[in-house]
Amino acid sequence: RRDDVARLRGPKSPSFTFGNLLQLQDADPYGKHEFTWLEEFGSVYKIKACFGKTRLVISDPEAMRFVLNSPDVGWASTQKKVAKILFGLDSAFLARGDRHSYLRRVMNPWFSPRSIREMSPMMKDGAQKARSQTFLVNHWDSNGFVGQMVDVVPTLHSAALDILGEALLETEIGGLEGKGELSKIQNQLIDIFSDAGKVGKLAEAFVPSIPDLLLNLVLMLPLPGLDVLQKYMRLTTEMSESLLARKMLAGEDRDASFVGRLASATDIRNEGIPDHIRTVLMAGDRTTGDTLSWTVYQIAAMPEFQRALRKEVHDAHVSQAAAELNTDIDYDKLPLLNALINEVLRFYPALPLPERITLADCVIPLSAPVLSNMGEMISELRVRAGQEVYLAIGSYHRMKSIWGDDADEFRPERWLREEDDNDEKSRKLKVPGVGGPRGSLLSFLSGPGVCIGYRFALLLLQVLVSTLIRNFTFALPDGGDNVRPRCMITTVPWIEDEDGKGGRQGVEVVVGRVEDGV
Ligand code: HEM
Repeated sequence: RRDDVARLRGPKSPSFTFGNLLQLQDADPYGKHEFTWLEEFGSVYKIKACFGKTRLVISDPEAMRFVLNSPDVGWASTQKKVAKILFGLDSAFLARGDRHSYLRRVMNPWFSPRSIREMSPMMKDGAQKARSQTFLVNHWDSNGFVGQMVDVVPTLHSAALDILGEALLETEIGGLEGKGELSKIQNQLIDIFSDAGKVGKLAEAFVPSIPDLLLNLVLMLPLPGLDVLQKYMRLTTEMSESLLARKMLAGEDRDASFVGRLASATDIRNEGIPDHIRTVLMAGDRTTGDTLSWTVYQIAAMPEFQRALRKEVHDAHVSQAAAELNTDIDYDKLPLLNALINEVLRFYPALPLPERITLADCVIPLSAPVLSNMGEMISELRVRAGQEVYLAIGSYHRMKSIWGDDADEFRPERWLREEDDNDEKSRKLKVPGVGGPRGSLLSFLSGPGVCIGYRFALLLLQVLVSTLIRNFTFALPDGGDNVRPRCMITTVPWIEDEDGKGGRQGVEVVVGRVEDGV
């Protein structure tokens, strides 16, 4: 059996210990090396991982489609072990085949278009309702954000998790107020995993060879960091149990709620329900919070677009009020808002480098041949079982053959049809890509493991961005743009310290008040 991986080209490895991993994952800004490799080697190439192992990096649309849909490709072993630790054995992330389809069937109705639409008032409450300081706009007002330069990331992260938690657990989470235990612990846990740096890369090389039994014993030790994990497991389990007990007592229509649906499914045990709560809470937290932060950053960076977007949202509310409709506006009908969100999803994909492994020998099709290291053209890729693969979503979103010569520019206008009809304004892309749930974008991936929460995330982004832009103005601080993307599992906005030695996640903007609606 021939293996074409050895014939592929790829960058030189700067270190035996880390291979190219630090260049790929820890580059500042994200993509510094990856996007150059895309230009140099094409949409399929190889890199070195820790201790000389070879990994594939693919952004070719056909190859992506194959990897995302083939039963011969699964989650890499380190990811699986981490998912087992964080979420639990029955998580949708770990399930395959029939079990995975079953879990999706149980959860899908809660994520259906109708069910998500009905969450719009709850999300609006989270953004605006004037009943207490828990809500984003009031929180910004009462904390004196107007007229100040503020790092908006912590409050945007909290608001996203508060809304997600309230939807899932029907309980006020209180993260924005700084009170919520769940929010505090989940944040600590995500920070530990996403900031693992070199230690994380080395752990990744060793974790697969640690037997599960030994790993479970280690996890029970009272070591620093592990106490956060243990607390998180305890807290989410207790929340699930008390919610179940509340539902039993109230005898409510179980199918209407997330936990109720899980509880009435014949093949899900009550003890397994926390696995699903943790999966959705973690999967939807920073992905949505970071996308929201990038959206506010880009609004601040584009003053003219900001004015046009504010007018679009304002006009939609005025028309809605004039029609005396007692419903929220139809956010899907706002072309500028959706163009902006699409472009943020393209330019800053929340999970830019998902990993996979081939479970059997396979032949990966390519939409365009790539040049081998011997100067021949390779038009399909024979790959052995056990080959680790990165799905380079960030690179795929920068391919000029798909997005045009301006792929490296942030330009929401690319999503708007040139002729401005009122029905459907999202532009058809020149070359159809892999075909995820949002045009040719792969931010939510596609195939059987496509993000189940994408409608929830999109509505949350639409509601929060519209509410913020109706109430506040945003500008980048004098001295300009100090924010850069970094890959810390998700694509985070990063502000470098002045001495260039450190930094932190954040988006600093000057917040103003919208006085006259536009
Ligand atoms: C902008 C926000 C979001 C982005 C970009 C995003 C992206 C993704 C991606 C790329 C995956 C696949 C990961 C992989 O298989 O390697 C995924 C899976 C998943 N997402 Fe999201 N997500 C977002 C928000 C949400 C929200 C709000 C929820 C829940 C309400 C959610 C729930 C899930 C779940 C449960 C899965 C696992 C699906 C499965 O394996 O069957 N996500 N998401």
